[in-house]
Amino acid sequence: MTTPQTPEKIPVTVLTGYLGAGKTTLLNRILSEPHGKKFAVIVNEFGEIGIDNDLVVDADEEVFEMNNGCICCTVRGDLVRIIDGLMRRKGKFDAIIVETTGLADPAPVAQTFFMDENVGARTKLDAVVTVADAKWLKDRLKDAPEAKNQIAFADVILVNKTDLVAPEELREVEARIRAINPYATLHRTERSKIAIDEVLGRNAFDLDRILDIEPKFLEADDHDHHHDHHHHDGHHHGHDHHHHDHGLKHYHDEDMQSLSLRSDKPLNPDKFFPWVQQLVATEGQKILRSKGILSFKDDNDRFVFQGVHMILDGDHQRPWKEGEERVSRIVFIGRDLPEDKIREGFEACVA
Ligand SMILES: Nc1nc2c(ncn2[C@@H]2O[C@H](COP(=O)(O)OP(=O)(O)OP(=O)(O)O)[C@@H](O)[C@H]2O)c(=O)[nH]1
Repeated sequence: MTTPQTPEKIPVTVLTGYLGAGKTTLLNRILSEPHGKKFAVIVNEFGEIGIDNDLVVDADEEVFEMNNGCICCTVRGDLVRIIDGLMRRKGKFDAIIVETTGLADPAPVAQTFFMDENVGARTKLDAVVTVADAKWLKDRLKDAPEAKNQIAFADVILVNKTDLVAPEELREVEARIRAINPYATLHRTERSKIAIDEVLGRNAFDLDRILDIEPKFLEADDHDHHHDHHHHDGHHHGHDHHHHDHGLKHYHDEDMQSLSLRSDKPLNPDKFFPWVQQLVATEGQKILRSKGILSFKDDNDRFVFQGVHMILDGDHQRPWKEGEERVSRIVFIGRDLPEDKIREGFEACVA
């Protein structure tokens, strides 16, 4: 007779970091390595149209999207359900990676692995890995409380985009990080390049330390937030959280909004690039993040376009698949977005 064994808990890595810091770049790096493991990947994004999951490399991994809200509040239930479903599968996973939106507060996400009985019994939080943008973090620490929380909660921090800052600036940003979180392991990276075992299988999440920062971490959150979504043209992340004396404090940027646009007609690259360059050059302070999957006229490949403030990046990704709808989708995330101007400009890029 065999004695029933306690099944080994599956490690979960929570990947966080502010908008555009390099989370997807890191995720793609992990998935592209010959790791010989079976990962389940859960991606949550801010904005109405699913773009992030399309940016994750076509690996063998299964990718679960949670696009119907922010992972730290509305879809926490979804996270529980997805993990529950995963655990019921026959072919088990070696690890789970959760990529949160850049606007998520990692605390409630991490909390899920302790608060939910089912999830907690079968998974363990391995580490919170935060990707920090060496160029923009300083500014975000001033105006985005989420950015600070992401640093505070981290077990491992990648100080990414070292190519964009001078050594002096890099030391300064590291000092800022250290002041918020002296415990995390820091790595300097370019394009999130790091050895996989520096981020996965760390066994680093330290509950005691988290309880120091957030004594109420393990207390039930009654989740009685009043979600006051203002639906203008774009989607505002305007949650009117009414906090109670107990439970986690929950930060949200009330002014953050996203504007999603799409076009069924192919775009003219000679119109699109000058337009978007001009747009971020003039509105780059408001537009924190932009990304899109574009279909250009007479072009058989999907074009992936990305921006963080005024820094743009883009490349052909892969050929459009047989039968795949060739639509262009683009999303802008920011504050005070000049919606009409963006919308009209985009429409004028049609070939
Ligand atoms: N110059 C430079 N660009 C980088 C580096 N790492 C990532 N990027 C670029 O920064 C942009 C954002 O990278 P992502 O990996 O998509 O960032 P993210 O954190 O997943 O973004 P969100 O999911 O929108 O929050 C992309 O255009 C990347 O190519 C880096 O080290 N240096």
